[in-house]
Amino acid sequence: MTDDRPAGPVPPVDPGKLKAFLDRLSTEVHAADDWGQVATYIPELADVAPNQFAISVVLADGTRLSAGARSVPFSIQSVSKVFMLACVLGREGDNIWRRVDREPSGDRFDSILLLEQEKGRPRNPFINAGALVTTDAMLANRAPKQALSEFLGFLRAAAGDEDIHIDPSVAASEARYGFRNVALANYLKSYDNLHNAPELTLGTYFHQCAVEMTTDQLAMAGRMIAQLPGAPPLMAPARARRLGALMMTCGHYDGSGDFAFRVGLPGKSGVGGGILMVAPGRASIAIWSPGLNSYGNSKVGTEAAELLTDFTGWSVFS
Ligand SMILES: NC(=O)CC[C@H](N)C(=O)O
Repeated sequence: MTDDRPAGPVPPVDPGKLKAFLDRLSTEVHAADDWGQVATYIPELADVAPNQFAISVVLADGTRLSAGARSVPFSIQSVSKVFMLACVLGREGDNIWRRVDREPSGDRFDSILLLEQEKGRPRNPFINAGALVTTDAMLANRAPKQALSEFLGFLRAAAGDEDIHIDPSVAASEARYGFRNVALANYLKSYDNLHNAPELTLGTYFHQCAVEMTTDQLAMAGRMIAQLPGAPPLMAPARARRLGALMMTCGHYDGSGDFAFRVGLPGKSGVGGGILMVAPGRASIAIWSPGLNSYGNSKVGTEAAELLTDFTGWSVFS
């Protein structure tokens, strides 16, 4: 921890200095001797080289800054859960909270432990059990294709970019080996907290996780959660604040406390190595580095996030 800024108001960041910092960061992380381990339980992700890095930042005035592999699409995996929840809140509002809670789980993202204890109502929408419930709500007895096309439309509108797609080979790879998610879906169904056939909800979920985006696109899509002035009006400010609160408390699973401690910003990770972070009113940030730490969150990405908030003073606790 190198943060020794004095207390008091944080001055706005100079875009030129921030760009120089991002370039330096991108060069320095490449000297890392431990990039973490890529996820292997989805075979298609096991082939990704761990020593890659990208960071993109969109500022409140619309300035866009990036460094590293900013145009390489990666599998957003669980980062999709934030946007799926946003879609479902738009469709059915607070009704979704009857089916899923809003508390940190303290367990791994794919854990089944609490589900029995809490009678099929998952702790939060960002662990896999909770995300299966939000995906199920989005599906709402429609064909998976229809729900997925609404979801993709939402993401593209949020990013202001039509070039966002699902990688079918990643979805198929997870469908073949996603035995824990199959278990979670069936368990939810046994508590009547899955309203569609488990295989349909699972298929939709695997495809939503297989969306590919670049950090440039993801940072643009995060503008609405960061409540930046130029963001498309897809979500009411009160909802964006609450999404941010959930990202802060639950966005990194059992590593959420550590992420809040080190970085101090709401963030959502995925096993593809992506992290979306928001500095409310200031910036939307996307980072990608595919090697993971022991929590299943990007290792170098988390380190970079920590250095970024040290540099900018963007921690919400500043
Ligand atoms: N943490 C993650 O990104 C998990 C997403 C992955 N598709 C899974 O369900 O296991």
